[in-house]
Amino acid sequence: MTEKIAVLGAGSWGTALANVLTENGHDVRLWSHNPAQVIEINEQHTNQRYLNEAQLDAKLTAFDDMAQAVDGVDIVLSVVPTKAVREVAGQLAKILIVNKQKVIVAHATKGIEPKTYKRVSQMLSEEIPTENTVAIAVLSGPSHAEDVIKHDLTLVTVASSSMPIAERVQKAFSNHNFRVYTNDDVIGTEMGSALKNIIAIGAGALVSLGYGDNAKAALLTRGLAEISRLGLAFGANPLTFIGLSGVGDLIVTGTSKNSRNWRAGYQLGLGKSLAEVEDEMGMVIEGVSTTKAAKELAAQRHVQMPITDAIYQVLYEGKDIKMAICELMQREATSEID
Ligand SMILES: NC(=O)C1=CN([C@@H]2O[C@H](COP(=O)(O)OP(=O)(O)OC[C@H]3O[C@@H](n4cnc5c(N)ncnc54)[C@H](OP(=O)(O)O)[C@@H]3O)[C@@H](O)[C@H]2O)C=CC1
Ligand SMILES: O=C(CO)COP(=O)(O)O
Repeated sequence: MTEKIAVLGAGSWGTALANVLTENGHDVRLWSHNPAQVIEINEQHTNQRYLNEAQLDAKLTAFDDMAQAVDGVDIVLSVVPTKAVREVAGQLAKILIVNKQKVIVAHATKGIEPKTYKRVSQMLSEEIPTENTVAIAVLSGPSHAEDVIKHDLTLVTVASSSMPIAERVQKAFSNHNFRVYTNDDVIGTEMGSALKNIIAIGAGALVSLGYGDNAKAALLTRGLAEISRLGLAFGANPLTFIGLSGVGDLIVTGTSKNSRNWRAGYQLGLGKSLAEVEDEMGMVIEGVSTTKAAKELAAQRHVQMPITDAIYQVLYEGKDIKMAICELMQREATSEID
């Protein structure tokens, strides 16, 4: 079945996902708030700022007018950074209300909103009226845009409380390089994919500081333990954390130079300031604001997250990373399973 789909946000991930959907034969409209980028995508079939020289499917059409992009579509996929979710969803809601249009609202954003501590699906359901929403779905998993655009093998999951909708989105994305699973655990899927970014910052720093493979494995494993603890406190299915949006995404983000969060940690380990790192990246480093949200959420729910606390101190209180590692190693001895 050919779907009509609008993708909101033409950064690296929005463009790569829009390209997968276009290659799958769907009618895809990619919305960007940058008119120059729209011209580049439509005329050169590239998005150089975000995906270098990668050649996009010539059928992928970009729009700078969201109303045109959304007109008549059945699925809207939002792929903007967490900090832009409400603004973009608010714009979408106005259009859907005027059009009396009801759509499947999917998203692929990985973060938690600072201050409200809301997950992305919660923000979307607050901004878009239920009368205009068929259901909400989240696409997540180990999937760097840089690999997907090269058609490297990628496995992801689509979570929704509505299984028929998860299956419809699964079908829209699936092809022989891009395999999609379903899951009904939206909370666990969103929490795993947001919280792994914090651990990835730590993993990048470990490498530039010269620590070895044992340290990396330890960080990812104990990182997963605290991600799962916080997720369980919010009612997530524990099995989600050993799936693609849990350990899968933690592995790719915590070990890959393609990861913006890993690269940020690597630069911090070299002694750069957070401001310098953010400035030089030019792309979103979701783990920075999610660290703040997660630390406060953990305190609220009395969940122990020592690695997140340590990364918070490095990012926001200027603590020396080696000192933070030293303190983590000297915590009171404890049981592995708690
Ligand atoms: N990159 C990846 O491989 C993956 C990313 N993700 C997640 O996807 C989300 C997006 O990441 P990614 O694509 O990497 O981010 P990028 O930084 O590459 O791109 C973000 C895009 O969002 C646009 N944008 C930012 N603010 C607004 C706004 N207020 N209104 C409209 N558009 C806006 C930017 O436009 P402009 O630059 O013109 O301002 C840019 O096109 C993140 O949550 C990330 O964690 C998930 C899986 C893989
Ligand atoms: O979530 C991602 C890959 O699955 C992308 O992570 P980064 O934002 O760190 O690049």
